[in-house]
Amino acid sequence: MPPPKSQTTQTLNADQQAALFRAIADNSNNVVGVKDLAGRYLYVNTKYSQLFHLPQEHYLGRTDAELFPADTAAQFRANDLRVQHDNMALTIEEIVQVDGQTRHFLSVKFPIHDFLGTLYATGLIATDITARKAAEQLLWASEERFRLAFEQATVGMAMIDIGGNILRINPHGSQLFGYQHPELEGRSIESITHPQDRARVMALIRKILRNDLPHGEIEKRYLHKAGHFLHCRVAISLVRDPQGVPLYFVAHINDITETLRIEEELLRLANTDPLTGVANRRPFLERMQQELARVRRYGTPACCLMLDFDHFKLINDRWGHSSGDAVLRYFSQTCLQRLRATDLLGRLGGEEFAILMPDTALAGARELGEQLRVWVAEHPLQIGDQQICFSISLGMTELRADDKNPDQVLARTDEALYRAKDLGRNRVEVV
Ligand SMILES: Nc1nc2c(ncn2[C@@H]2O[C@H](COP(=O)(O)OP(=O)(O)OP(=O)(O)O)[C@@H](O)[C@H]2O)c(=O)[nH]1
Repeated sequence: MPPPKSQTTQTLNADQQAALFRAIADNSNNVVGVKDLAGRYLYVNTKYSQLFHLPQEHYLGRTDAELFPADTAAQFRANDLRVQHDNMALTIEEIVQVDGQTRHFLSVKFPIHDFLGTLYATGLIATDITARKAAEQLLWASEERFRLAFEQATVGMAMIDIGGNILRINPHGSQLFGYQHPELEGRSIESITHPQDRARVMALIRKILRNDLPHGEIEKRYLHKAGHFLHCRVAISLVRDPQGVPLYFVAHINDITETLRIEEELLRLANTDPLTGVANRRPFLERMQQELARVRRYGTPACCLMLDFDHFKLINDRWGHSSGDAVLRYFSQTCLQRLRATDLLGRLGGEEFAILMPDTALAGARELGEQLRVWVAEHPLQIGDQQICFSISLGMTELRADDKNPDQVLARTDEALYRAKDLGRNRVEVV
């Protein structure tokens, strides 16, 4: 025996069914309406009547052309006729002016048939999607702004997933690393990072992921496709979803290789005597300061030697200033060849030089001074067929733990040097 039919469907009469339909339609948030084939309204729900501030009865028997501006009515009618013609439901976006504002509706229009299957009306269920469209528009605009900024940026930009793979890279970034765009997408960022920088980068990434830092900046080296490394300054930010779940990183990459090279060059120039290429006074005193600290801390010996050309004025007067310059350069090159890598030759000014000798006791320093003095005296500078003979006087001292600063050491070497000059020049004296 078949199960009994539900009580409700069994007993609903036509009036009850009509009331049921109205109850559902009037409580819907959607706009609902029914029109006959000529386009006259047979029914509108509460939402429909409220939308245009007209009572439900006002619509009945009227067409869209009688109710709405011509272009709105024409749009509605055309869509209704399509439904009638195709005899099937149509989902379409319709644009309507409501209270002077443009509203977007997602309309489902469908054919309605009588018991014999004859089409006699079209129905409408429309959802107001204006707010959603506006949100989509805003999102599109912001995505478009980001896309343009990303694509056209004159710094390298990359979106990197949480696993460290490049999701997207901009054309400038590809070019920076020597790749065709977008060849690098899908590659891991680790594969183009200098091995010695990986741990530092990971430490920063972990801090950002733990929320210890909102974003971070780091200097690191990237591997260029051609095999060399680029020094870059990278700003890294983490994009999270509204719940705070990390989505991906955005990295701004600035190539600072050239900047670092220029900085290094400027530093080198600032520390170098332009005539001879040896250290000038400033780095010499800085090194002496460091050596004094070592002497105080470890008690290792170190010596300072100061030397001055004898009667250099006569060399200039006799051979000319440029020959004097040549003597200073000749001496510097010779001296550099004879010193250990740890020794430092500096030009303190004029024709006065100094040598700092770490890990050297006075006896060793004296020996080196003597060798230099003898070598200089025995090796005149040859310019064409002219021989420029010259000699040097040297004063030296040991760095002492109680020396307060390099000036104190220099004062003693100066004293020794003047003694060497006083005692006849071309000799080494110790204080
Ligand atoms: N060619 C050249 N000469 C320099 C340079 N710097 C200093 N001098 C010269 O070195 C000479 C130093 O002269 P003085 O200080 O009188 O000493 P000196 O003639 O070497 O005599 P003593 O030091 O007493 O042996 C001066 O004539 C300076 O012009 C330089 O860069 N190039």
